Amino acid sequence: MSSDFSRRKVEISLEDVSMVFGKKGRQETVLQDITFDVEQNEFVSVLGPSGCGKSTLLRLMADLLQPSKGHITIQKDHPREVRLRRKFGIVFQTPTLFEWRSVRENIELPLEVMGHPRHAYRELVDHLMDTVGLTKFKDYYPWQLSGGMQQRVAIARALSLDPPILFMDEPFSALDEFTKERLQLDLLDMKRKTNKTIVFVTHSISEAVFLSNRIIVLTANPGRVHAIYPVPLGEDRNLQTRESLPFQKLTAAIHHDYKEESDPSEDQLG
Ligand SMILES: Nc1ncnc2c1ncn2[C@@H]1O[C@H](COP(=O)(O)OP(=O)(O)OP(=O)(O)O)[C@@H](O)[C@H]1O
Repeated sequence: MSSDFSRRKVEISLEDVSMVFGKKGRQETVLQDITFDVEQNEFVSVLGPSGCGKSTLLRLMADLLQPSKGHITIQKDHPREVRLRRKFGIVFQTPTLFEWRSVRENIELPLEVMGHPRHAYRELVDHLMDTVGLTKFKDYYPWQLSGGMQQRVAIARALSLDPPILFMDEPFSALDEFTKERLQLDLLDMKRKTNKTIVFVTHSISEAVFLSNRIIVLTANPGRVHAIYPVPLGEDRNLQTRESLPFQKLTAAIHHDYKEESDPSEDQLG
């Protein structure tokens, strides 16, 4: 990551964002006064314990919820405008695939909805299936795929309109360690090749450190920004990165820092 932040462009900006759920008398402030920016081409993780409001924060950015207070802009516009221009894709924890559509047909869906003729995106979809390693399974249906393969379909679908921004909500948390590691490496590779801006929600410290350029740590009840950590790992990361001193030092520092706030167990904050 360049150290010259002055030349970098702000892609997403949150200013004093709060979120209150419920009706009068039974209100719950889930997020309070959240302020941070995400730079263009940056990989930012939002890390925090279960229930601290990570998904809510991502939903606010993606215009699936409206903040009770504060402002969010993406590319200087309201998230609604950006959503309508299809400038971001979303990947959820559980891949929401259409059971009656094959792998290819699931990935094609956003292109179909946008009214593009099928022949115009055949090659693109071939390329996306290749990118996520599913070419051999293009005619399979979701129920014939493993959880990791289903998540690959969801990622390819989110990439189909080539959005510059990707919002990912704990996309690998339901997967086994081997599949998770593979998909984390693939995600970094895709990020390097496409220069996307990625906001990634997780409750795993090591996952956040391995993937991110910066980590926003939230505390719970209500969710507030506790700390923001730059990740000094450079862009080229591989399986050995986890054994490096900078990786281990930062993982330990976040863990230690967080432990003073709450009392999380092991690596997981949740
Ligand atoms: N639509 C809603 N209406 C009312 N309360 C909600 C709504 N969505 C979320 N909440 C509440 O907001 C709080 C934060 O939920 P959220 O899912 O954002 O947390 P999280 O940090 O992503 O948790 P996890 O890591 O377990 O997924 C929870 O107490 C939840 O019950």
